[in-house]
Amino acid sequence: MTASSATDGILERRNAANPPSSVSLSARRTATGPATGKCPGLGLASALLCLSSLGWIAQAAMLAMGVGAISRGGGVSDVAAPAAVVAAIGVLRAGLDAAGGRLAFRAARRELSTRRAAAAAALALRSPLDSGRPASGLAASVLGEQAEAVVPYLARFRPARMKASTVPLVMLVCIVPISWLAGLILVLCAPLIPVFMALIGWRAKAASEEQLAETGGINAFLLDRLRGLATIRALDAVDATALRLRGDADSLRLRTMAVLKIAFLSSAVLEFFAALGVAATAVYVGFSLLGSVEIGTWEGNLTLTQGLFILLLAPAFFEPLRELSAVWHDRANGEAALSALAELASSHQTILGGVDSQPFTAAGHASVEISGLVFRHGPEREAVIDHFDLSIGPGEHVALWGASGSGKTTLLSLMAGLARHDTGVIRIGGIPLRDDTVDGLRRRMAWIGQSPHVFAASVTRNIALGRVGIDGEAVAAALAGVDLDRVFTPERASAVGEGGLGLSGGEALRLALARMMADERADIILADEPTAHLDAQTAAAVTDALLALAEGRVLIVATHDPVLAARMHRIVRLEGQAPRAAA
Ligand SMILES: Nc1ncnc2c1ncn2[C@@H]1O[C@H](COP(=O)(O)OP(=O)(O)OP(=O)(O)O)[C@@H](O)[C@H]1O
Repeated sequence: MTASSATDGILERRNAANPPSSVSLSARRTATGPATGKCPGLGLASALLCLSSLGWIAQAAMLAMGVGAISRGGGVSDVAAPAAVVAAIGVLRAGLDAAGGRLAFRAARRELSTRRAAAAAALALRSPLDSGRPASGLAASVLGEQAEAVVPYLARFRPARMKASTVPLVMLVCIVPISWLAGLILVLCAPLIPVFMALIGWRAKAASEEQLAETGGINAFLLDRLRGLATIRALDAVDATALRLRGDADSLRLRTMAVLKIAFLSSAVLEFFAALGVAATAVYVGFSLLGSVEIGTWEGNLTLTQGLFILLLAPAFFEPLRELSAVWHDRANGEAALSALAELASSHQTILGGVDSQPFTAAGHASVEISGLVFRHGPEREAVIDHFDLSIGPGEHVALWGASGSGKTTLLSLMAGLARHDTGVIRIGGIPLRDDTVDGLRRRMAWIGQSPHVFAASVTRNIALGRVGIDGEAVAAALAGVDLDRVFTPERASAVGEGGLGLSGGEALRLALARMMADERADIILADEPTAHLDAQTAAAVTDALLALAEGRVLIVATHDPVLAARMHRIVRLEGQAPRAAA
């Protein structure tokens, strides 16, 4: 478990005025659903877009009837009605297209937001003790960047797939009663497109995966080298690094060109077969109208109206297939993004909480009582905490003492509800720590780890953490309380970098203490080795600040520091080894 993640977990949860329990639950429900599940609203959008494409059949029929009437010597009155219908259907189709596209986009964005919220909520519920937690960089990349691929997949690919599976069929149903041969030509040409597209698609998928891997590799390389810029300069490896970067960039360029080549090839294949199908239909219709071909119809030769109708429908027959091919690459990306989101959202080892329960505020004396506590990291693992009992009264300061690996951090995490114990009961202020009580109980807890996370923002924001009611005055008082007011003068107030850049280890720890101090509700302080890795003088300063802060509150410290342990009221041994200073 990392102290910083635990800190984030507790502090973020304490920020929430109303815990988003229902969001978390629905999130988890979506999480376990299939990666390519239903998307409400998309069916209607796809149906509207299909209807718009089918409108062309009616328009083609009207156009063919109009031209047929002219060829038979009809007047303006014979043409006016079909022309009006063509115009009306055109307007209707434009409306359907606009409405369908809009609905599809909205449905896709809504679905993406739901799945993102699901994944984020499930991530927030994952225990810091879960060693299978995804790396934060990966989670951020999936949630922020990769997830965007869901929108084109749902908004473009799904409607295109529905169109491709319905519109050509309906057109065939309209053409075959007029000419079975024209229908046959279209039927023979149409499958060639998906077959060749699939063949090319396999190669394209492999090429784009290689390209993605190369892009990922170059990103990681760049990030790594940027972090180690000083080392690179110190080792005089600037030229070698630049050469390697150039080599990687060249390789990426070649792979990108390979993907582009395949993309061009696939569109050429598609256009070729579509053109072939239309041309073959046109040749047949032409010869049939000339009377040179007398087969292919159910009765007699084709009339001009019939021939024109078939000719107008032929390109539209291939249109949905072309559209589908154009958005084919959205499918792989979209499905990969949905799977990645579903994986993030799938339930693993979780913290307590996230259930629909009445929010409550814990009151009364702060105390911690543990009885018969058992915890193991997995069903097959040995118990880390085995039938453990502990009772800590109001205002008591306790050191958890034990060899490395004896379970001190685990025990603190269990007290904060950051992992689910197997059996036993933990009572905070007499209230059992459960899913429905943990949110209220956590509000009275504060956590400090060995390396608290300090983010790139002003000191004020780093201390207030967005919590309601913590203003500049409270922050200033907290800074003075931990003796940091001399470090953060007004000129340095915004000088904190990511990961505490610009702060010493001791200053970062005192900043974490100031976070606690700023929130007076916290009357149970859980500290995980707060003086680890500090020199004696800094450790003493942190200890003094911690003890001053813990005055009148419950303080539980996991520590290897005999000086800190000696200043506690009591030492609880997780393994029988007394600290020298306390013995
Ligand atoms: N996420 C995890 N998955 C599996 N085992 C774990 C995990 N975290 C800790 N452990 C194991 O649980 C045991 C207790 O670990 P814990 O971190 O609580 O010990 P600790 O007493 O705090 O150690 P230290 O003093 O070194 O910080 C160790 O044997 C450790 O290997």
